[in-house]
Amino acid sequence: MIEKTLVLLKPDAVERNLIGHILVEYERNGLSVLELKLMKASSTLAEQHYIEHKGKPFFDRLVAYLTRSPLVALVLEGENAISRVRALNGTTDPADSQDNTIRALYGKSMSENTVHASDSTESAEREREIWFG
Ligand SMILES: Nc1ncnc2c1ncn2[C@@H]1O[C@H](COP(=O)(O)OP(=O)(O)OP(=O)(O)O)[C@@H](O)[C@H]1O
Repeated sequence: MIEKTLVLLKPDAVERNLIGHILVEYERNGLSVLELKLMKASSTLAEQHYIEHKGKPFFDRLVAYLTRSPLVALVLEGENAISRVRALNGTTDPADSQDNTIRALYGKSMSENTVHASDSTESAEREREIWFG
């Protein structure tokens, strides 16, 4: 099934000049960029994005991280894009992530793990609305 998924190259990716290095991983796996923008996220936007984590001990740190400098928001499209992009990204904690996943290659820590991708069709729709309206 052809799907669309919402991806963020988080601030640590942009700060370390990793935009191209990460995009090439998606593109060479047959995923196409449908929309893309560099922007600084507001706290409102970051809180909306991570609303499921509101109230957790790491929530404020998460919002501060996502808003501290520009990030890249994009929509990727391809066959089974949602699960394939999650697999390319790797596990939440880069230390546990399989070799050659984006988080294993570039992730700094559990709190600064460089990329985000939607985890379901519902999340993809919700997140596309948040970032691209
Ligand atoms: N126990 C934790 N301690 C610190 N940060 C955490 C913890 N759990 C999650 N996070 C942070 O919150 C983000 C969202 O957590 P989630 O469980 O949705 O993981 P994910 O789906 O792999 O990540 P993302 O939503 O960013 O793609 C993670 O990317 C991580 O940076």
